[in-house]
Amino acid sequence: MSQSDIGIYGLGLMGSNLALNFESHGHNVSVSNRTEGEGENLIASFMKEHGAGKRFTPSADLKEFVASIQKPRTILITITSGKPVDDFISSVLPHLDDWDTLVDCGNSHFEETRRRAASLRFKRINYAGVGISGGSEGARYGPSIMAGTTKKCWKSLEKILEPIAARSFDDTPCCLLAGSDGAGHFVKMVHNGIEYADMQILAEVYHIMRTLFKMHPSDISAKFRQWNYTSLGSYLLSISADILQVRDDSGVLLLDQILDSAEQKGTGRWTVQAASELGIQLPVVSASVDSRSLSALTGLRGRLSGSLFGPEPNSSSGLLRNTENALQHLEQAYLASRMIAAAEGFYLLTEASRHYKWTIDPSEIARIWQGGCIIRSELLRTIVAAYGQGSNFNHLLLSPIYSNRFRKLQEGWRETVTLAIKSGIHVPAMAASLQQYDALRSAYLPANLIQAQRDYFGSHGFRVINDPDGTHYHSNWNKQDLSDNTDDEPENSL
Ligand SMILES: NC(=O)C1=CN([C@@H]2O[C@H](COP(=O)(O)OP(=O)(O)OC[C@H]3O[C@@H](n4cnc5c(N)ncnc54)[C@H](OP(=O)(O)O)[C@@H]3O)[C@@H](O)[C@H]2O)C=CC1
Ligand SMILES: O=C(CO)[C@H](O)[C@H](O)COP(=O)(O)O
Repeated sequence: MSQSDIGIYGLGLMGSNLALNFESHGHNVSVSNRTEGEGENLIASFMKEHGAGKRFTPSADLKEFVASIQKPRTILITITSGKPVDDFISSVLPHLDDWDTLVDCGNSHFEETRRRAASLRFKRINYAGVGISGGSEGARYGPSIMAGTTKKCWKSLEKILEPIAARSFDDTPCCLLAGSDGAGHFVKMVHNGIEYADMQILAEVYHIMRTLFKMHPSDISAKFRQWNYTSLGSYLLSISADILQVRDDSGVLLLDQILDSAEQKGTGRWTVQAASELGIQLPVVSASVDSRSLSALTGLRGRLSGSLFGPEPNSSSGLLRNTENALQHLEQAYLASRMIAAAEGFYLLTEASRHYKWTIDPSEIARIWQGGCIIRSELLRTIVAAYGQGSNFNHLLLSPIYSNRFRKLQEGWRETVTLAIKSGIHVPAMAASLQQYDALRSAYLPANLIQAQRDYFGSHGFRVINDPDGTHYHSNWNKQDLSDNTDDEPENSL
């Protein structure tokens, strides 16, 4: 067989499906995987399952693998992020030639990608950090692709990545260059942050339906399917409708047998950390990351569940007067909360692009997230429309197309959060989104008291309303005679 035009190292879930995707687009693909360790030999099993009559060249030996790819080489790395990627780069480097290209398609931290790109440039190797979203199905039939590399490297990479990508609503490829070095992995990380939020909000919707509205799982599934034909539609909603119908061999709902403890690989937490480094808060994503951590406290929750006082979710408590009405409110709360989560993610992208001198165009990000990826949804159509009106804003809430939708969503959103809180149901993402909305529409927040406290105990100074960008003032707070004000003890102390 002639030399391959692409190499894929790592034949796990993503690598094997990407290999099949490339092959079905006419590429000769060299495939490899580590063979040491006790695990199954992925090369052998991949070839056994998919190799017959296909243009794959398998190699267990790294030198042989590299030699089987035509120069200048393009090698996709589809392995576990972190140290494995550094180890692979060190071991493949001696076999590469000048300006071969390594493409890290895993969920690497964007700072690691920046470091690798910088160090490989000195070794005359092109490096691209490419976020791939869509799970196994996306990898096989069309993922959403977010790249970070040089414009020159992108010219050749684009030709091979664009054809295998998903298509957005306007039938353009869901594939773009987000900027240099770590930009692609940053965008993928924020995608995952929004993914965490979308999943948490939907879990809260399900929780309210199940525990308070006492809806049967198949009715919840039917409701989700109905919503999926509306502006609420999304991939995550559709798979959740499926999940609510899957039964095991004995006929029991599989979902009811799954431990209520969510795991996480780190991209959600990284999103919050990266935002925090830039002084940006992501309340809905943070609440969603925290919720996963909190869900893992199964032992503590189990012990406290019978002893801490509070309301029990109860449809006959009097709080829930009309379930049909409450369902309509929930629908509004679901959309409003997701809109705030998306807005905070896009705001982070805009600010990070400025900070890191990338070229992230939020409207383009919204476009390529319309297909292939886990957060693909009807909402992205609204976001594309909002940016289409002129991107002269850094926060989606500054777009009338976006912000006007909250008028109609208000009542249901507030009613739902209030109902959940009064009923003792944990809705951190919905509550955080509403709180964020209220904070952003508040010209005044009580941070003046915080500034006064900081100055009182630490002489940190404060700025004044009449000169907001000016001098810091300091007051000798405890030098005043306050005795008149402190005489009275409150009548009822808690
Ligand atoms: N699963 C998903 O939905 C998505 C995953 N990703 C990212 O893609 C990457 C691959 O994920 P996925 O395919 O799901 O993972 P899998 O667990 O299915 O596969 C992991 C791959 O990494 C290899 N690997 C692990 N450790 C090492 C090491 N120390 N040295 C060399 N190879 C190693 C494995 O080889 P071996 O079998 O020999 O251990 C295997 O080929 C990850 O970064 C992941 O975060 C991105 C988007 C979606
Ligand atoms: O990148 C992905 C989807 O876009 C991966 O599936 C990722 O593993 C999901 O994150 P986590 O494991 O933390 O839930």
